[in-house]
Amino acid sequence: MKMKLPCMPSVIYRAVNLTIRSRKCSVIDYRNFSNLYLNPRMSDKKMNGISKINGTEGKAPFLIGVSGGTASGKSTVCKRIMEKLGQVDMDQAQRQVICISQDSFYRELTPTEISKAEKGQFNFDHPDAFNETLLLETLQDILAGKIVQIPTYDYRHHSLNKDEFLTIYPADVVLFEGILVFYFPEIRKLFHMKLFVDTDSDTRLARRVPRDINERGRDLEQVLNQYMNFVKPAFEEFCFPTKKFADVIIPRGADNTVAIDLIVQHIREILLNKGRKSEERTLVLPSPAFVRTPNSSPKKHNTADGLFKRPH
Ligand SMILES: Nc1ncnc2c1ncn2[C@@H]1O[C@H](COP(=O)(O)OP(=O)(O)O)[C@@H](O)[C@H]1O
Ligand SMILES: Nc1ccn([C@@H]2O[C@H](COP(=O)(O)O)[C@@H](O)[C@H]2O)c(=O)n1
Repeated sequence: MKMKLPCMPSVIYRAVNLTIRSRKCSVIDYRNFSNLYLNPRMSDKKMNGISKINGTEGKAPFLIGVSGGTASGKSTVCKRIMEKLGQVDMDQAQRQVICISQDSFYRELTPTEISKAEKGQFNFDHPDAFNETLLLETLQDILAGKIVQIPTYDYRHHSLNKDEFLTIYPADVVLFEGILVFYFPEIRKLFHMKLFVDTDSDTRLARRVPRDINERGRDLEQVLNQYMNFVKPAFEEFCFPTKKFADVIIPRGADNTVAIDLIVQHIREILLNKGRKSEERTLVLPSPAFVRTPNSSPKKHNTADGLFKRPH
């Protein structure tokens, strides 16, 4: 059974879907030609199923990279996707879709670097700030279907939380978000789909200032100095140039509900295909408001989150 995209005319969905697979068109828009750009350089890997990592064959999750400048809305976009897929209010181990942050892979700083960081004088936006080896190995393990433990990060102390790890269980779809997730070539080539959240820099700065003061323990002067000296130049040198690797560019981040709905629908298809291959799996169907009866009128289902058990 082929699922249709229920929230928009199927002809448009088919156009988008075909474009994703056949790499024909460089720009596609659903409503006003500014909601979603599809890059013709869509990743080569198969949509789902078997992939080869380090010579080992196994059932790999569909790995989606989500990049964009600081405070562009990467985490919020991932959160919306998870919410729309009904993956939030459930046990970590049960999730079909999970989200991981690149910030978990900041490297440990030396005492000298920490004192610089405390004055807003350390460059956290440079690729060298990350533990590239751990990042690569972790993603390879995730793609190999292994359970992995990832570090958690403390922005207030610029350090990894000692003895505090997040256990990542195998999932069907993995969202991996961060400012430089497309920077490292070895890591970049692991993604099956690459999204770039494109929010203008004024908006990003306006969001970063209160976030860093309220949630990351910074003062205004420190935030602005760090932004001017490191964040902005590093964005231009390392992050922005990776936009060209994106398959899908999302202008305006989480405000772009059309783009998010398209991506959610694409993930639903992936989950459905994966579910077909695994008899006992829980399937994610369109959320209740989107399910249509044959005469095309919306029909509500009483299940939470649109999650159904596969009928036997
Ligand atoms: N569409 C939006 N409208 C208003 N505020 C937003 C929006 N998207 C994100 N934010 C806020 O901006 C800040 C940065 O968003 P976040 O998703 O964490 O960005 P990123 O993960 O790219 O750093 C957060 O405080 C978040 O609540
Ligand atoms: N100790 C740290 C570590 C990172 N940062 C900043 O975080 C930004 C990345 O996170 P986003 O959620 O904004 O993508 C990055 O721009 C670093 O400057 C920090 O300030 N302190």
